[in-house]
Amino acid sequence: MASNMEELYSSFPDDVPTAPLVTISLQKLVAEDGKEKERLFEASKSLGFFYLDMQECDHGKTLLSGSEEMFDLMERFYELPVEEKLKYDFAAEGKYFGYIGLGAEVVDGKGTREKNEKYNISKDDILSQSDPLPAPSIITNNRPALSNYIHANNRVLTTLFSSLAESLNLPASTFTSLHRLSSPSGCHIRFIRAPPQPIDQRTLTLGEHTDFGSLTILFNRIGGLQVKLPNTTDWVYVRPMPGCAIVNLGDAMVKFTAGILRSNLHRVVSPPGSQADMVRYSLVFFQRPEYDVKMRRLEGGLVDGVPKDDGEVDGESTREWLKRRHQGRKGFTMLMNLISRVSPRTFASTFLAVIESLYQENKKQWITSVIVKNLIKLFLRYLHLSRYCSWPHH
Ligand SMILES: O=C(O)CCC(=O)C(=O)O
Ligand SMILES: [Fe+2]
Repeated sequence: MASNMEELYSSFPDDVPTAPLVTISLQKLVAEDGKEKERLFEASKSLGFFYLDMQECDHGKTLLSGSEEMFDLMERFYELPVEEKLKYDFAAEGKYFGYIGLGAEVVDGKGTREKNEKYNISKDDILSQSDPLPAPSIITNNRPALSNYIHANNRVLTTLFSSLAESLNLPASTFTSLHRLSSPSGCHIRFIRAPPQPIDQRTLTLGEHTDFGSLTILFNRIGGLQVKLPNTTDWVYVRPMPGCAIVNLGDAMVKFTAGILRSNLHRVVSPPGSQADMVRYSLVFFQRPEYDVKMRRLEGGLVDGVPKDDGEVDGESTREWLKRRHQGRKGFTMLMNLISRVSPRTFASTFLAVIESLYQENKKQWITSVIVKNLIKLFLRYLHLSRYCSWPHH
């Protein structure tokens, strides 16, 4: 490891509370070590976050060196002028992939802006399984490296999925068969860059959320990521560890296992201690189920032992689920944009004026039925969602 990278890791302060993530050895999982598989299962049920030690394992070493290559690429991408990067912002066309500028999304109910830039690179695009989105030459020239990185993640994910399936007494291929590289899906690489903030604004960078997908493989070099410890109100830092990825489970795994596995709340704040003066880069690979996979509990194994409850719906496809989740987030941001532009008084009086004019147009019955219908819908959705996961999601 380059010495400046070692310095980065060791600049994480010793006096901040950190999360007790266990370290799982990829090498031991590959060697079918039963005890290690059990540790992975336990970590996936209890916190839903763990370190994955990549050393001493060929697939791990390939992913590690790939992540270093991606960090270099990410830094070069972010050096592009903002006007250039904005050419690849396709949010207005309703696209999820591409560039998202500083402050484009909100982090909380007060309308505070995100303090990072993001760039989402689709797996299907890089593997030439969908129409390519326009991208800067720094990205198009590096499509082979991006493709290698996707494959490297996939190999490691296969090991994790097989081990988890076996621990659930399901056939080893249960999860891998829902995540085939060759099938269309929302899997993507994300580059994140957060510049240092002035002292009085060192708060949230990325709002609290659980991930939508199945498994997330994250590489951090400096701190900032925090997890909320289960059954507490405590947010604690995840200390980046050299040679390790940070892995977390997303909501899809909770759905598939009827709540046996856990997707935990997390967020990003300014890096701790002296790291607060540094630019923070973060590299993420989001593994999501194939678009046609139904978001519902699997049949068999330990999942069958979880009592079914009446609120459980048959399951929408992953494509619909992702659309709903992304729209929910976009709607939240739009509402916050609107509210933050006008005073609460103006907002309330405009809202009342609209209702009043509709009443005057004899739309009384219509309004009442819409309000009642939506309240029932919201309530049912709340009952259903709150069992599995928290909100908002990413
Ligand atoms: O930057 C990080 O460490 C975490 C990012 C994250 O949670 C996300 O993009 O969903
Ligand atoms: Fe996340």
